[in-house]
Amino acid sequence: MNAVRFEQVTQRFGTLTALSDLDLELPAGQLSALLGPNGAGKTTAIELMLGLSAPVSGSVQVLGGDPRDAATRSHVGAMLQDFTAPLGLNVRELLSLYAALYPAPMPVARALELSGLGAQAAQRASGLSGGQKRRLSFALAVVGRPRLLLLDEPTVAMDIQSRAAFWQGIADLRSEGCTVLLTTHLLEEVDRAADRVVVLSRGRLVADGTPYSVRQQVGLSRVRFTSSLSDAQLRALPGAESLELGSRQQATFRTRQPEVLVRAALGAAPDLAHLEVTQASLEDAFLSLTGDAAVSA
Ligand SMILES: Nc1ncnc2c1ncn2[C@@H]1O[C@H](COP(=O)(O)OP(=O)(O)OP(=O)(O)O)[C@@H](O)[C@H]1O
Repeated sequence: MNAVRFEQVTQRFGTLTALSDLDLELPAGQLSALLGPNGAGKTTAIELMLGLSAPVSGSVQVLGGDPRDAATRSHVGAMLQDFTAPLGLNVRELLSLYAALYPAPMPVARALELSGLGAQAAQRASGLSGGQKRRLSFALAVVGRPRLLLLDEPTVAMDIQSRAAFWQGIADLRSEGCTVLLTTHLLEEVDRAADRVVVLSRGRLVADGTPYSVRQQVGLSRVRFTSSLSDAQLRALPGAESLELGSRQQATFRTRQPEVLVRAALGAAPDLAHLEVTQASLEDAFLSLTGDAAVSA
């Protein structure tokens, strides 16, 4: 079963087309990452899934129903970018209040544990630090025991410990069958944790698959070596799509023709050393897909 289904969805704000004929299916039980540069349409897609807006054309289904129906919404949890903790209530009180809105919530203690906020349970929500507020927003998103969890840039402002606690919480929820969709600009986390990557650019789908298959689809390799070649000589090597110059004469290329580049580099630089050829990272693939790759120093 699909947890989310978009068919030919278009969304506009005035003359701006934020999503254009988007077809998207997110199978239940998976952790999917919705990626794209600023303004690609990620938040717009999440708002449609939450029933906060309706598309100009096309249809959006969530958990087999209309996202605007209360019955559907009671099974969806969300952590959005703008969260303001209400004044007055402490963390436990706020979670209890939210839990009461759902038909089958989890115990508040469990939400505190999943979000790593146990030590702050009696603290006023409005007095939490930025990272703790993100954790609280996560706890509020999960306390209703959602079948679908939508997280818009959940790890922004989280420190390393908070992030580790967050990913552990996600793993626990997934083992209980929760479907998760998140947006993030931290692609290393996605590469590690996501079953599925959906890349949007200017409101259109440009890639969809496992992190590995998206990297394969782009077909970029990363070639790195040290040598005494000058900047100009490095830039003149054939097949390079981008070049980064590091310290100690280290050059890192992205290329679709690693053999061509390496052969030319070996011919030009007898002192070439520390040669590494690897599949490019998800971030490299993302930059290539969204048109931001450039030969840069
Ligand atoms: N309520 C709105 N009114 C007018 N334009 C909007 C509105 N919401 C979004 N947009 C525009 O729609 C486009 C898509 O925005 P959206 O917030 O979905 O992007 P995003 O991928 O989430 O970006 P970011 O990574 O910056 O959060 C942008 O050009 C944005 O300016």
